[in-house]
Amino acid sequence: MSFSKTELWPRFQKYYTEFPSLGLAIDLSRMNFSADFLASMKTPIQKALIAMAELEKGGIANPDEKRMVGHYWLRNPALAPTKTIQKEIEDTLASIKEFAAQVHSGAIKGSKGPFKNLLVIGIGGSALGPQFVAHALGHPKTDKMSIFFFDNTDPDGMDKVLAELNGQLGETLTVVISKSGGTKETRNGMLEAQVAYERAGLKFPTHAVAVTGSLSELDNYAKNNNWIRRFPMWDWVGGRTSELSAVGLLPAALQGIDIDEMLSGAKACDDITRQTDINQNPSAQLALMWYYIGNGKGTKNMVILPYKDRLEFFSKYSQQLIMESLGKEKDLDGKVVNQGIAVFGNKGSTDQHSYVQQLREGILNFFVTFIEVLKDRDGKSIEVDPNVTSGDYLEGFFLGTRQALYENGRESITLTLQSVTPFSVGLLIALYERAVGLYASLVNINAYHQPGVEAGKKAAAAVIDLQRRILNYLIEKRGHALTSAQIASGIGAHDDFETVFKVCEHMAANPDHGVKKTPAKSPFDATYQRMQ
Ligand SMILES: O=P(O)(O)OC[C@H]1O[C@](O)(CO)[C@@H](O)[C@@H]1O
Repeated sequence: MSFSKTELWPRFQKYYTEFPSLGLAIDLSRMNFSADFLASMKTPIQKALIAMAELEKGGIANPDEKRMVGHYWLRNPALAPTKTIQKEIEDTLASIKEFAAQVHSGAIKGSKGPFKNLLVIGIGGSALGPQFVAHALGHPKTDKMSIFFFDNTDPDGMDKVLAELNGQLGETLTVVISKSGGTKETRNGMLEAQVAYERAGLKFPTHAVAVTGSLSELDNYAKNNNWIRRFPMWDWVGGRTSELSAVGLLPAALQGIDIDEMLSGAKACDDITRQTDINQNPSAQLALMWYYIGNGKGTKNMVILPYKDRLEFFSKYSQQLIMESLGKEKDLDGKVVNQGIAVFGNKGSTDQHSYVQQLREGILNFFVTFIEVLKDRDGKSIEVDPNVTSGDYLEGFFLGTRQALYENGRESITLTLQSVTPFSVGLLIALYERAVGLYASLVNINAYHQPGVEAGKKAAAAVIDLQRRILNYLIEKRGHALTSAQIASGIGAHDDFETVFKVCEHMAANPDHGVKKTPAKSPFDATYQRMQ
């Protein structure tokens, strides 16, 4: 059931709410929930808000890991449950600002001069927030440092970044970020960067900084190798909610972004989204809409469409925040529920020329969150048609797409921001963090752990171990051409013929392990050997 054009105006007036102190508005009118839906959710959402209040007071909101969940304290340290935590947050913020000022003034510099570049190495929550913020708020003219990322263990990806930094590593500060300090992708990126500095005749430690948990592998490495500085990451901050800890604030401050404004935006949003009147609480409204559209089971995907290039990374950032938090096999009572909401999106109007065709006419397995930004640019625009600017077109495409989708029964939420600033980016982060927490309560899951990612990590470690055994076997049998099946049998990997085949193919495609492949008619008769 969709509402007609005449019905929509009163509906819009009813479900459009402005939050002037945030520069934010939310419009739920294009979500076709019935009048009783909100009333029927009154008790569960109030329960969720109470659970959130407990969490903010320092309750163990992550029962599996027996951890507090404290990202809300980062922008309001006075809320922290102990004076020690409050002081740690305040001291870290002060040391980030002091460090950034010293880097900018040249008091701390590289071996070839003041640091002008920043290479951030991290993955997941230790990269996505910094990437989102750097993209949203950076500007080549005003940035104090140019920012680059290693966010994977892809050698070619790293080579590309290093090629951009060629000849400039002596003026490049590397910030390695890992909460656990043991994430292999990040460790590999750090080792690759270290070698790149050494090959350039530079000492890595005098160009390196770590953000990590105390006594982690990375912490110890940085300490033992006399890196310039180490900034803390606490166990009560989750990776995907760490943007407003040193993880996000250090790169942002170094880039020259106003981190106080980011924190103010998040705090202002927290103040509003703590309200129990859900008509005045945009995070609660988001959580309720997610619940409505997916029947509390995540049956519809969330397509995030910001009409602003600077917010392009928001869908990637919120993808981790939402999917890693909500994608859970079991609920808090141990019942199998397979919860989650799939998130994707890039930006409008670009996506209009990509997948919006399917959104309008194809499978109806999604809802859209439009993000509209009222301010087009700094200063005036040219006219691209008489009395029409490029920004007018962007607004026109947003409104037109929303209408075209709605006419075809495709529902959407619209968030309106006045402009993209450190304040509004901070509030957007806080808005979604709380919406995720509230939704998790509505569907009774733990949003703050990620047991599922361990399985892939363990399996990857087993593959690396298998590769070692294959290589040792090929060395032992040097000069003999063996099929992958013969190798698998030879090392006793009887239940893993396919992985042996894949590992042999990969080794033979690269010069590193001296494995030579001789192709055959069937891929499985190909042979592999070490000549020496
Ligand atoms: O900061 P770390 O410990 O390197 O972890 C990076 C990412 O890896 C994950 O643990 C998932 O594997 C994320 O939750 C986290 O953001």
